Amino acid sequence: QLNGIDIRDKMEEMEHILVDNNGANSDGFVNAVSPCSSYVGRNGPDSGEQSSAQWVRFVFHDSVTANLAAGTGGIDASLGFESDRNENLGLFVNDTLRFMAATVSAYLSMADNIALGLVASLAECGGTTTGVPLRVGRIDAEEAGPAGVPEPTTDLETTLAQFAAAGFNKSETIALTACGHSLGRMHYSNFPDIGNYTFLNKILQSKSDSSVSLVKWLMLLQSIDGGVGFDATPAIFDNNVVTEYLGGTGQQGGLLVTAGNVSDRSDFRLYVSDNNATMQSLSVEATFQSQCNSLFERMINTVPSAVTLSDPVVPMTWKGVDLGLDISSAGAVSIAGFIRNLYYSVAPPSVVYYDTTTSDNVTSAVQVTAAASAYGTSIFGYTIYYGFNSTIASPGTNSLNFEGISYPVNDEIFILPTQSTSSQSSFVLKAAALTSLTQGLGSMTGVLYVPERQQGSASPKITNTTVEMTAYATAGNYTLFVSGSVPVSSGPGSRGVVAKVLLGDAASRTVKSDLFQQE
Ligand code: HEM
Repeated sequence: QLNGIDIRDKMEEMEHILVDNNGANSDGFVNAVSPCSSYVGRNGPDSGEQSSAQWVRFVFHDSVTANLAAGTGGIDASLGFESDRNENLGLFVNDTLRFMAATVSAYLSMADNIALGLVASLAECGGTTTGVPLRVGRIDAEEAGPAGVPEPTTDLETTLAQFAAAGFNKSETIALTACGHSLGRMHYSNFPDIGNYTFLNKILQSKSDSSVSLVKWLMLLQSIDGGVGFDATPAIFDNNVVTEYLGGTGQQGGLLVTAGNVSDRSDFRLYVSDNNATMQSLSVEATFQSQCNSLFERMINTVPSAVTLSDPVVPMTWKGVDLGLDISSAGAVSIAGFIRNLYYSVAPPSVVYYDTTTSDNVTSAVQVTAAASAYGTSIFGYTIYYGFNSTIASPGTNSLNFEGISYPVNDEIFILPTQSTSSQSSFVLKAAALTSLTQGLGSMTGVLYVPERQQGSASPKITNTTVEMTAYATAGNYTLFVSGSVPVSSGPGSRGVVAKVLLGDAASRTVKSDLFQQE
């Protein structure tokens, strides 16, 4: 019960980050890779970095060390503990984790954020928005996993064996590598010896003024700032990497095909290992897209055997957001929040009608929301938010209904979000429970799921903090409880905290501390 988070809440959080891209209620996650060439890391704009490519590469490095037979590894963000390994050279690990730390919560692990990052990248880079089903439920590792990510100098046999252990045969390995190398670059700073840089560097060091500017110009020509694309379109997810390789045009498949040192030609060794049959098949753009989608889907769903993933998260036309209960001093319980409509061609209504139902199947009078008050845009269309707030029959109300969907309501025990407070460093929780539930029980337990910094990884770790809450008043049929001030330690702080309360066998629904009064 302590760790219990509703799978539906997790799915709706994933949906929110996938859909609410700009404007109202946006975390800016998908927007970070719009346009596809964007970079949101710390290294400045001229470093040849591209967040979408970093995110896709992260998926590969986190998942390829999985061992399907043993049921270990996969997308579990263990890469966070492995960033100083040579095989994980580059800024991509910590850039990715630092950006995604903001959306890690008890609802959404870092590993789920990583999977979401791949889907967001495809959507913003000219690939699919719906072709890679996105599931939720991944669990973050708490330590490093085994090494084994193939490198440019890794021999073919070792590379294929590593991919095979993670569930991919030879043809799939070739395809996956071409899919990944459709985006992004080889970075001079990571691999100064691959490519034609060494020669140019020597001239640079010769310090002749006229040659310096010429050479810098040459370096610029072949590398966008700090890197060289695998194909002519590193910020478009397309099969140019395949056609340029097969046709000997553009980047000819990239530096891992053309490297001066034969031992660095890992992509070439792979691509020719079935006489180019797989690469030929990917030369049809539609085949490339559909093959990549299904292989990427398998890659993000490679998880330790203890993990159960949800059904696919799909954009929701209608959705309840930030639902919370409150209570008056006389004991009248009310429900408030927003109803979100996601629309594309069907214009949204001016208001939305809703009702609530009790466990005895008594439906309330029809209620109406306020006029829309907030708007956003999405890769799936437009979002519009309608606020609502109404008193419910209590105790006994168990669902909120609108537009054919229902949300569970628990009016027997609930957090009072607007009476609870949150600051950078501490929380005060308030909650209500039916007085009949409190019989024989002294205090209520508050649980805060707090993302905190952890040793060894830039990814936060969710820590459960429990706190005793004491009764301080009654209100109608209910008893009200309050915690002392609960300190939360350094790190992401008050962002992403999720709370619930427990009383005997009863547990409230969870709420985000974003809804608390901010101090
Ligand atoms: C044998 C297999 C592979 C090898 C040896 C390999 C090696 C490399 C190397 C050396 C880089 C340059 C990194 C840098 O300089 O920052 C790179 C970049 C990249 N790789 Fe791979 N890779 C392989 C397979 C894959 C696969 C399967 C994927 C994805 C499914 C992938 C996705 C990427 C992406 C997106 C980049 C660009 C990163 C950026 O621009 O920051 N790679 N790879």
